[in-house]
Amino acid sequence: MDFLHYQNGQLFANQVAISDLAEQYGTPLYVYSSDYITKQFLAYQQALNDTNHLICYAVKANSNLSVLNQLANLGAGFDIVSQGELERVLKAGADANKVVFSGVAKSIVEIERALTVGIKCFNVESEPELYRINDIAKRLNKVATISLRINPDVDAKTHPYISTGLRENKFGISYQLALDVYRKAKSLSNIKIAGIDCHIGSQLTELSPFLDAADRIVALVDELKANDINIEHIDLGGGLGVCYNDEKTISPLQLVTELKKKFAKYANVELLFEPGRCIVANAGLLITKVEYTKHQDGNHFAIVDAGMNDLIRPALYDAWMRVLPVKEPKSSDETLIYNVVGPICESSDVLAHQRDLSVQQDDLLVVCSAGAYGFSMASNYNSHPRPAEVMLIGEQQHKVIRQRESFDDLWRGESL
Ligand SMILES: Cc1ncc(COP(=O)(O)O)c(C=O)c1O
Ligand SMILES: N[C@@H](CCCC[NH3+])C(=O)O
Repeated sequence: MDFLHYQNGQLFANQVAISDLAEQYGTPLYVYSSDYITKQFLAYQQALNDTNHLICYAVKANSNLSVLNQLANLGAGFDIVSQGELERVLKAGADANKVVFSGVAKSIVEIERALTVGIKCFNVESEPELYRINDIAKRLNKVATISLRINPDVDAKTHPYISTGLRENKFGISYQLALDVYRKAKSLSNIKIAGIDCHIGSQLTELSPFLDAADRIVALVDELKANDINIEHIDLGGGLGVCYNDEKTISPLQLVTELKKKFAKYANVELLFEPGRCIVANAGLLITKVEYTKHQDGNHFAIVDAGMNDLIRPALYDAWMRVLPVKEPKSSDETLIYNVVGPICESSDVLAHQRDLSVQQDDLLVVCSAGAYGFSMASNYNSHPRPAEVMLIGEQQHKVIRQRESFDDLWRGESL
């Protein structure tokens, strides 16, 4: 995270002291860098400059309205998976005709709304979904533009919980059935076939699964052509991994350059990408305060005020996320091996295992790379209000882009 650095013994994000943000807004607190988000988005966009393309940011990674608005202003399209995400992107100023709709369980109401606002494309994940979309489109006197999300049965070599392109995963239409389902789609009165789609998983750090999936898609596009089904766009999903620890990652430029080669023979076809994590993960951090330290039976705990309710990735996937002290460590500091744990009444509520730290009560810590699947997966478990979110703008400025929830927010809609 190149915008984080120590200066005069304190951690700064750009020229803003982390301790000042914590004091002003309280902890836990999410902080994002708008410059970083722009830089990552432009890295994709510039790599695709010479190609007919649309980058549909995956809203699930970070769905704050300000983040969506910033990306919409940069020309992004959006990949959504629910009506809630659709309403968010519209509220943030997105063009509906730059929105693609993924997800295995699209409801009637969601499909109606997406057709009414005129989204670019439904990424259809099953045959029954295709018929449902056709029926609703007929009733609304509309034509639904679709692509089929193909499950290419490729091992993404990532955590099993975030692998989506294997035949045993619930996502997409089996590669073997694809041609048949395309033929059926072609026969439907209110369906227009526009594209083909695949997304094989998240946090991919190797190029080969992307290339294997691309080869399978190319073979299918050729087969479709032979069957008089012409594809106008190819959506290659998201999934590009980021560096949390010391992973060797692929840059957007590398990925796009290699994939462009695979599809170069389809001169007029538009290429779509659905990146989420790589746009926002390393733009964000979570500030948390040590409430207590606890030393017993040979275990050392730094008990902090952020938990799995605020950031679930370590508990859910055993994900490793860097933890930095806000006070700059000195070589003379005595350290202990700590588990950094949250306030939640679950033993899995651990933000970081076995970290060499020197911490005291009331110290501040920062969890790095928390911009993706951080706040967007946060919950009110144990009735903790969700934290505020702050956006850093340039070197010195920042603004609150979401207030910390109040206790009234906690019981909104409930009655006695
Ligand atoms: C259909 C779809 N597109 C895009 C993404 C974004 O993935 P990532 O955040 O890994 O780029 C996901 C999440 O894995 C997804 O399920
Ligand atoms: N939420 C996951 C990624 C899931 C991607 C959604 N398909 C993570 O934090 O790594």
